[in-house]
Amino acid sequence: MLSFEEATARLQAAGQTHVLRFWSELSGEEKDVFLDELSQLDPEELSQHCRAAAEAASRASGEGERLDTHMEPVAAEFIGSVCKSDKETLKQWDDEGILQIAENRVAVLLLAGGQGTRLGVSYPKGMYNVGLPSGKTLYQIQAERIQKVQELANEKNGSKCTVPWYIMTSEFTLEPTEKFFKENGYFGLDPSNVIMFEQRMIPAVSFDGKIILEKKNKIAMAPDGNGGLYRALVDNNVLEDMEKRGVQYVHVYCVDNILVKLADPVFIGFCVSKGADCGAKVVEKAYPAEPVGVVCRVDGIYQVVEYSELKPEMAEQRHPGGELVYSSGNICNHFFTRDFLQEVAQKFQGQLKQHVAIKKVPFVDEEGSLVKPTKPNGIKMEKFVFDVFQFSKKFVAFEVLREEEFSPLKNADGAPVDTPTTVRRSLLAQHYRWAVQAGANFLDEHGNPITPKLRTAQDVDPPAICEISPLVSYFGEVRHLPHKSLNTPQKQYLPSNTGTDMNLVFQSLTKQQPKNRKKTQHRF
Ligand SMILES: CC(=O)N[C@H]1[C@@H](OP(=O)(O)O)O[C@H](CO)[C@@H](O)[C@@H]1O
Repeated sequence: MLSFEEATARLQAAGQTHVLRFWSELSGEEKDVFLDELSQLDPEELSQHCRAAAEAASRASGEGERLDTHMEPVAAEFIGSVCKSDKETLKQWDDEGILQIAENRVAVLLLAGGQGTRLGVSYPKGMYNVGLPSGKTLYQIQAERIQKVQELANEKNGSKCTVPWYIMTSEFTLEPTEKFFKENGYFGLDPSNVIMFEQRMIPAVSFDGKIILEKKNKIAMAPDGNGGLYRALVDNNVLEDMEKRGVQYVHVYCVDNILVKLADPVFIGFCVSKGADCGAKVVEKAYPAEPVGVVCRVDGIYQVVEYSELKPEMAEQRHPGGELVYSSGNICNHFFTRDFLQEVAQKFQGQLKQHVAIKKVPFVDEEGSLVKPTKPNGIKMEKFVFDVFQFSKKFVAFEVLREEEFSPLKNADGAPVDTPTTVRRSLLAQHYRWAVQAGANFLDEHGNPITPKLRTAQDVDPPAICEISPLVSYFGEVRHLPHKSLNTPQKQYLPSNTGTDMNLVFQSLTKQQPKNRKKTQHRF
């Protein structure tokens, strides 16, 4: 740890000695905590960071103008698509993906360092229980999907495989996440295959380039954005771990999408068969102002333009037929080869663009009292995970169906979209569809059939509440077993047709339901 004199010298070099203004008021213990924090800041990097933040904030508004003339949509023919591909092609991709998984070449990597500010919780988003009948959290759902996809690959290829789960956390999320996983027995996964690591934190800076103090002995720090991944991979020797395990393909995703298909065999298979080193899943944007980035080309190079950086006039542009020009919405599901990650980590990581977020950052005033500002007072610099697309030699985009694969948890209930209620409904509607498509009949509390309705509006529950455990079905696939209690023959729904016990689901669903339930409800 640094001495006070060393810390002062470093801060002087970076022009930041103001952070020591309460030093004489601190207790011995508080001083140690502060020196420990200061020890982790490199003076050279610190002064660069503060200068860059202040400069970037004053430039921020110019970016939109540049995009006006340099941005173009990705032509539809260059986007792979689930709905535009025939069954045979989808099956080939699925088979390819399952094979790669079976051969232990696929890992998933979760970006879970965010603070969940919009959702308004103080704990990691993955621990959120969205109110499903099972009470499962996002982390549990994801863990169970990993188990299931491993099982599908095992059954199809007759070997025992592992999909390692790398979880990038931050100072805010590491401890609670670790504790939660331990308390829950890693949700049935082998702890040695769940690898948590931490991304860096960087100081928040005022508009005049000064570090903000959050306490008399604490700098206001924030994670360096989900693009902090590339530095964290190096800091924590993650790529070496992947190499040791023989991982070649990595599916990177954000924690908040309840419908995320972990290690999606179809997406993996698509990317592998196209020889891609980098890929992104997209959905058609729902409306111009939807807060999703758009996959497009800028100066001929593939990239995502983030919603916060896209001017409304651009977002609102439409083709003569009415479709949005910039319609490829990024759902934060990326495919990378390990070689590509290695190259980015070694050569390009330092070149990643710094994005500026102007935020309300709580600070201590001259008297040392905490102030919660009512208007933005600080700059947080973030890197974005998708900013590496420009370094790719073969980039592919893959369009999937929103209702099957994208429903993110961003806001607290009460907001119109992306809330616990909307994501719960998306999942339950999906499971209801899976069951109906596989031949299930639902009965109401009087034993009368409920008329099947495969499309429901976002603001209503599906006709029957039915939650299917990921341990039963990964993506609606069913096992071909004859079962007497079914009125219609079972159908194969998607290419992955290896075993599940979905017929057990139907059996319970068609039983008489308790009288006091308004709708058929069953948990698995
Ligand atoms: C930097 C980054 O990855 N931004 C992503 C990410 O946005 P957040 O607002 O950070 O959650 O998830 C969105 C999808 O939910 C995606 O559209 C967007 O581009």
